[in-house]
Amino acid sequence: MDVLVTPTATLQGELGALSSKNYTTRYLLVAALAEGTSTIYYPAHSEDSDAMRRCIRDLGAIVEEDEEKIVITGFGRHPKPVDKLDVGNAGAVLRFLMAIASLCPDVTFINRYPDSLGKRPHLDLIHSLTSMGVDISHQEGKLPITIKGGQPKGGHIQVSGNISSQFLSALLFLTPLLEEDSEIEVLHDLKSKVVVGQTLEVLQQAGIVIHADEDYMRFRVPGRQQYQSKTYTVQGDYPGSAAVLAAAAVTQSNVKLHRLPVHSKQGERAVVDVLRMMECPLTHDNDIVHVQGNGKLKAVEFDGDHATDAVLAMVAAAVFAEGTSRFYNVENLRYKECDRITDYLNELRKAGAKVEERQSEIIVHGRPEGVEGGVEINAHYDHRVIMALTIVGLRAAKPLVIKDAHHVAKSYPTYFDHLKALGAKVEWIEGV
Ligand SMILES: O=C(O)C1=C[C@@H](OP(=O)(O)O)[C@@H](O)[C@H](O)C1
Ligand SMILES: C=C(OP(=O)(O)O)C(=O)O
Repeated sequence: MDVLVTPTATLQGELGALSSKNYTTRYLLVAALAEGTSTIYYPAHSEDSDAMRRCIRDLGAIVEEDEEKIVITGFGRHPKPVDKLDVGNAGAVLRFLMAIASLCPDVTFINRYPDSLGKRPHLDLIHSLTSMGVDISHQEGKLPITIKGGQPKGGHIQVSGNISSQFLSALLFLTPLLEEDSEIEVLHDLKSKVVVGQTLEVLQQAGIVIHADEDYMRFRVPGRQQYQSKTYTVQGDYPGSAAVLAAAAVTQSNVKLHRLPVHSKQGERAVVDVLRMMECPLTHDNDIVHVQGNGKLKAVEFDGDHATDAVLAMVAAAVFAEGTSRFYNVENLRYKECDRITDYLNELRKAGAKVEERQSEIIVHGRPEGVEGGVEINAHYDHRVIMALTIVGLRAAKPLVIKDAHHVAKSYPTYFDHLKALGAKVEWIEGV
């Protein structure tokens, strides 16, 4: 399905933010790793969170749900032997479960998105798990991946952190269950470091003890721990909300988004500070972000690694800012659902934006007068590209068609409903 985005001058209204994808995947996992029954209130409903739910069920968790909660009885350290797991297009779900699958005899992760997740690299995690005695076959570090586990060994474990933090998070979920104590050493750099804070927060809530160095480059993990069953409440999702807030920033708007805690560990919370630096009129109190946009923005320089999943939305806002913006330290955007530097900037250019790429930087020469639009956008299977190009379409001279916009459902199935509720002219149309 495609979406037609027609230029829209004004956005107005109040919405509850969608629930956090990253907390939902983590709570589902720790609930499955506990032996008792846990409850998760307000879980996200998206393709990625559905993927985690489907896989933990396949691995033996009992999952029951109603409108507001999911109740899970976990399998503890004994997942059910299963031949195949289908993680859809979800990177975090794949990496976390690759680690947990090393407790299973023989599992294959299938390759349902050869042009998206199928192109993403997992070799760093494969190396770590192999060093722990797990037998893994793979296609040069890519899907399909078969894991023959059993009894992975703890001890000294090294993992590279310069492609994705998800490899480290995966090991942090697995190692507390091992017989031996572990010491995890992060090699090179650690990208998306803030997300590891969310992993540690959830592990602590699940009763797991981990001793982390302040810079997250070394961890001591006692073995033989048990995940406790608990009740969790999922907070609002900053990465998805960043797109709605950026849409409000580039239009004349009066938009309130609820359920966004001021003191969240989500790095993408920084979107509020970045929009403020761009001189967008907004307030953030009592978990509500209130944007009263006038469409006027100033250029900004920002270390995008602090807010990885909000960079594309911030770049879309910068397309209309006065001056040249620079989002640096973002090389790992190249290893996401698509190459979020080259592929994304190509689509922005088609729409009329003036952008330049460096290996680890996005440079935007703002066009406060607006862009031409009137073109078809390739979504590259990427929900964040779809959300960001929609923002650009709102301020284009002519409508944009976003091809295969249904991939927005990876994290935010109700994105277009939410924008429509605020008055945006966005319509689903049949693809040709
Ligand atoms: O741990 C997680 O849940 C995630 C970590 C980040 O990935 P990287 O560490 O690969 O940047 C983020 O972009 C992704 O959406 C979710
Ligand atoms: C990159 C993302 O997710 P994942 O790595 O889990 O596929 C994302 O949500 O933008």
